[in-house]
Amino acid sequence: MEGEKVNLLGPEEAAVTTKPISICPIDPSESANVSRSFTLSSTTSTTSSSSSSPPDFLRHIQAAFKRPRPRVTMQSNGIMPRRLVGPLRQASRGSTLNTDCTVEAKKTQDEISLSHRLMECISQPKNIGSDTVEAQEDASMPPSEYGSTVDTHGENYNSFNSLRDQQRSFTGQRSNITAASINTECEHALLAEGQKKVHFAADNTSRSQEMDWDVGNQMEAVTAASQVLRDQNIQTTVVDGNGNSSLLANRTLGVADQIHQFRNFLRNDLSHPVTQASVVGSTCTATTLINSTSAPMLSSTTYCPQSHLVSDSIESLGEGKQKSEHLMQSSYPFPKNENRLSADQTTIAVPSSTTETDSEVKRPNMGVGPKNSMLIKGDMPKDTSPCEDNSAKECATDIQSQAPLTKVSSSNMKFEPSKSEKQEKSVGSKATASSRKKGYDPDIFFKVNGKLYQRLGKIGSGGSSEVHKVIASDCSIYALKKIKLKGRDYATAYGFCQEIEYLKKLKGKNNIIQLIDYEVTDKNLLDEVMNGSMSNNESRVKEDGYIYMVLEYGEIDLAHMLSQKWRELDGSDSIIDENWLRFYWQQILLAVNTIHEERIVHSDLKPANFLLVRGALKLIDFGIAKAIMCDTTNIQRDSQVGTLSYMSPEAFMCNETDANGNTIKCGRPSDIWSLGCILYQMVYGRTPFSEYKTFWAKFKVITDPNHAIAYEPLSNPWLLDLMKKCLAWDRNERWRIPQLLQHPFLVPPVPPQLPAPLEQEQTCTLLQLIAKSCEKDGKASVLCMQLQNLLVHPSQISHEVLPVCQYQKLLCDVSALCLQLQEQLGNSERGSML
Ligand SMILES: Nc1ncnc2c1ncn2[C@@H]1O[C@H](COP(=O)(O)OP(=O)(O)OP(=O)(O)O)[C@@H](O)[C@H]1O
Repeated sequence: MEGEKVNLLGPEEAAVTTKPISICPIDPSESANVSRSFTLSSTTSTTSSSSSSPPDFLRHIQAAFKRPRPRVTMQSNGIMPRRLVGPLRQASRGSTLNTDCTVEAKKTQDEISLSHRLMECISQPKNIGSDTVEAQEDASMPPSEYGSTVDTHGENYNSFNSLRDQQRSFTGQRSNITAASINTECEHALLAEGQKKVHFAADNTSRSQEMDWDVGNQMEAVTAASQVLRDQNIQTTVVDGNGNSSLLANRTLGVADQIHQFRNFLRNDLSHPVTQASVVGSTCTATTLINSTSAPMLSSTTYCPQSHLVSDSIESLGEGKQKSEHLMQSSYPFPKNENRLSADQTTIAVPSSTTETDSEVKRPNMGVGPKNSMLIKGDMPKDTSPCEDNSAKECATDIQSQAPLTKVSSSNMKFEPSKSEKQEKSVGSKATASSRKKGYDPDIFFKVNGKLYQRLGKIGSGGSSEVHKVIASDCSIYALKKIKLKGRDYATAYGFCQEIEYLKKLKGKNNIIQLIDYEVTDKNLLDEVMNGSMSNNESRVKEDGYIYMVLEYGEIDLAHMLSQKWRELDGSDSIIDENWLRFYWQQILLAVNTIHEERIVHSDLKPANFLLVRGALKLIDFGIAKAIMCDTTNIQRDSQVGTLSYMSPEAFMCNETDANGNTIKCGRPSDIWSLGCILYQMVYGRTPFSEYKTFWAKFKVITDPNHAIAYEPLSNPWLLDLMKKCLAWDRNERWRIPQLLQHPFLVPPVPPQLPAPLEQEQTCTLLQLIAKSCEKDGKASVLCMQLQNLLVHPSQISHEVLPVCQYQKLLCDVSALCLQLQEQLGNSERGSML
């Protein structure tokens, strides 16, 4: 119930909101009644998981670019990678593949060098030609302090699952192949494609001599590599003609498609290097074969630059999903304290004002670091904290795996495709058809305004959207928010477009998530939003339209940062670090100030809506934001919206009348209340009304002006005061952001500086002048003399001559004298002016 997002409707709307609950009216023009709907079930945030099944061959192309990595234990076990290829002719005999594969043949130096170069160009575009990369791959690299680790074993398992099925038809032929006989990743990829290693190796050998890889040549090289693989596939059809030809023919067709897509992806938008993530991800796929078929005891340390890319691309492989999810469930690093977590993750819709609703708990957003780690771990360490900062891109990985992940015994091997394989193939062929039609595989790529973005994994689902992590052709990582329009009423769709409008308005504001690109496939709808007209608001969108928003990618949200922070403190007496608090509180204030200055009220401020992007917090989710009209300070709402635990009293009572008969409205102070709740949560680890579990309990207590919020004592009284300034029940008493930015908690008062004391010499001169000016007064002269002594030789002052109290008296007399003189000077000056 903590973080439930509600959207309360009037009874008439509520009555029709049984399954899809029509809620959250939005009135962009302040005149039309617009309502947004979403289903209750859709409010449940799904945990991120990879759902795509990218074409196998794409992975293999990518795998082909992996460069070999040092494998310490493997070497010690004598399973040292050896570069083995069979001659082209041997390979083409098909049935003698076993022999081919186990016969050690020398791969030419050119081929090896090509593999290396391909890998370097792809996985280390910025380091091409640099030896430092090799140095980084040293097995002795320490694990990253961020704990973002890459376990190729874990990912291998996932990848292997996907590859195993493909190989079933061929495993009989290659049962003698051992890890020792497989080395270069190109070969692994080929094995995965079904005994194509030898062809490729031979082919590659000749090609590699022609293809001299250089930095500016990546695109061509990738294309050439695709060609190599394509050629090799065609040959495979011939090779495996006895018994497997049709399957392979099919596969070859699919492969041709996938090559086409891959090339398109590269050509379409690029003249850029191929995606780093893809390649590194596939690297791991290739490695799987070593681990799983030969089942060595593997213990190696892999240095992995840009680990988040790596892990996400692995995720994008999509397969082995079940295993990944299992890992996520078993080792998800967020705290057990649901109270804390749920405050931001729970979303509910309250369909009517008469019943209490159950809350649906959103699973934590796993699109950020933690998921990455988990997906690729074979043996999860306890600390799986994500790389929160881009500076942590380079993470070292300590891989420990003590058991073979999967063994494919020859008894399990089948030559005939199973029923499920047939089904997969039929689904696959549909996908292929769709891919052909579109020119790209929609399961892998999103196309926004003609640009392709490769999906790396699902970050999460909002009330109305799904958000994916994607990589663009220039290797930039983005979040892609996809909103399905079909079946929604136009008013709701209009509301979605409004978020785009706000984000466009906030372009260039560095504390707001930036909209990189967007596309509304229903052009009419977009036109209407742009023109501010809405003719269609009663009807529903029939066409298969989508809204795509390409956004800056946020590594982690504040809700998860808080969870982690509190997890660290669990069981210890320490309290949350005040400087940490100041740092992020100030960023929160600045972000909200930005929108308030733009006359936008967010209305759904909560920790989950602040994302960390390159170390700075940015505000997201303007789904229910509203613009303040020029002639007012409030926004117009037809219903209560927000997330329960952060909703202000006036948000609960929106549009009701207060004691004076005025309609209760929401404005910027409503956001300030939400900020107060966030600050409270940052300080105490729970929201102010967390003990009130049901909607009505919350409603009652929050709307009660006499309810006193409980504040546990704090060592810093300013912090307490700050919370109170935000959580004042009367919205007019709440401080505004400019004031909050100057609050003593953020800007501690500095003790007033005394004027710098006069130099000793100056003081003496002054005293002499005073003595001179009152030479007729002997007492005053003596006094000045004594003071001068006191100043110059304090140690020589004899307390016997004058007791301390006398000196003090003297000083008082002197100051009185000074005042007199000051006055006289003033008078004489005025006189002279007259
Ligand atoms: N730019 C981004 N980078 C990383 N993750 C993001 C980004 N935008 C959104 N997300 C994640 O996706 C989830 C859903 O996004 P968002 O809140 O924008 O969708 P929504 O449909 O408006 O959700 P809701 O209505 O439940 O708030 C968020 O919880 C957030 O974790």
